[in-house]
Amino acid sequence: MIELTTIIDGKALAGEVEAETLERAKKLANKAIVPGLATVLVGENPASQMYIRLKHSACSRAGIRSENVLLPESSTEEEIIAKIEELNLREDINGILLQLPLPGGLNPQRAMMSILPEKDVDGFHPRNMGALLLGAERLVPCTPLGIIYALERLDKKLEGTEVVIVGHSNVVGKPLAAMMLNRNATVQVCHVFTRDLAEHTRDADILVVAAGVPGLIKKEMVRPGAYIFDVGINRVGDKTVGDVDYEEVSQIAGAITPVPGGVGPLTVAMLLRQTLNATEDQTKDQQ
Ligand SMILES: Nc1nc(=O)c2c([nH]1)NC[C@@H]1CN(c3ccc(C(=O)N[C@@H](CCC(=O)O)C(=O)O)cc3)C=[N+]21
Repeated sequence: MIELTTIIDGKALAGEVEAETLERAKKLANKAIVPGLATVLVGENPASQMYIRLKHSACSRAGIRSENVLLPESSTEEEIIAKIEELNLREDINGILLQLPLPGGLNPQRAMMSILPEKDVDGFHPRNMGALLLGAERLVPCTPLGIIYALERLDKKLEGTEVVIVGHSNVVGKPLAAMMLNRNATVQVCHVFTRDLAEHTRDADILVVAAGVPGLIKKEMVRPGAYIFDVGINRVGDKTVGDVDYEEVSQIAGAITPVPGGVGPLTVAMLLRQTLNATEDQTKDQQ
């Protein structure tokens, strides 16, 4: 029997989420409410500039008014926080996103904590992270949410499955591990200090790779039929590749996300969704 590999089309799924978000925004428009997202970009990192552009064009397709606040590279933590506090007070701003990474040496922790938890559409505030860990998910990080969303759309059950996550970052690995535990998966989290990576990855029914190492995951490291989510975005020459050797691994995977066109667009789509969630919550009394 020939088992076919499902290519998880993140772009197509994102298109559907955009349409859904636009519908929700139209409903709010009847009450004269327009969802508003503010992004804060510090400095001139070209990759960050590109991601910010992607987010704003998605907003414009999905009925969300968005603006970018550009702060100079030389900004202090206090200056960033002062700007965020201004945005916290504005009624026309329902979501605030501080683009990471911050330039040289600036610690994002305090700035992220200054975002009102109900406007924290990235889900990075300790209050939202704490709620997530306690199994009471509110606003959650967008990349993990995009992965959960895709699995739901594929009708992949999570309860009792073996999930292996490669990478233990605050933005992907750690929150995704908590979200998978909340859905009763068995979770292993691997990282640079893991002794034998392949020994773990071969267990995975669902393998999520967010390591930033091109071609890290080879065919021999993957269980046939596994669902593979490649979070990596690496520039190799003039090409963008993930952390998974796509050529090899797509031959045996049950499903796999391409790079580009996989997890990236899903991440942006979840930002739209969460901005709508935040807006609806904040305007409950007006509805
Ligand atoms: N506060 C904060 N929130 C974030 O959500 C956040 C962040 N900071 N910092 C950087 C990462 C990265 N990120 C991506 C979003 C979309 C694509 C995306 O749509 N990429 C396209 C194009 C890829 C390409 O060609 O470079 C794709 O994968 O198809 C990628 C990466 C959000 N991030």
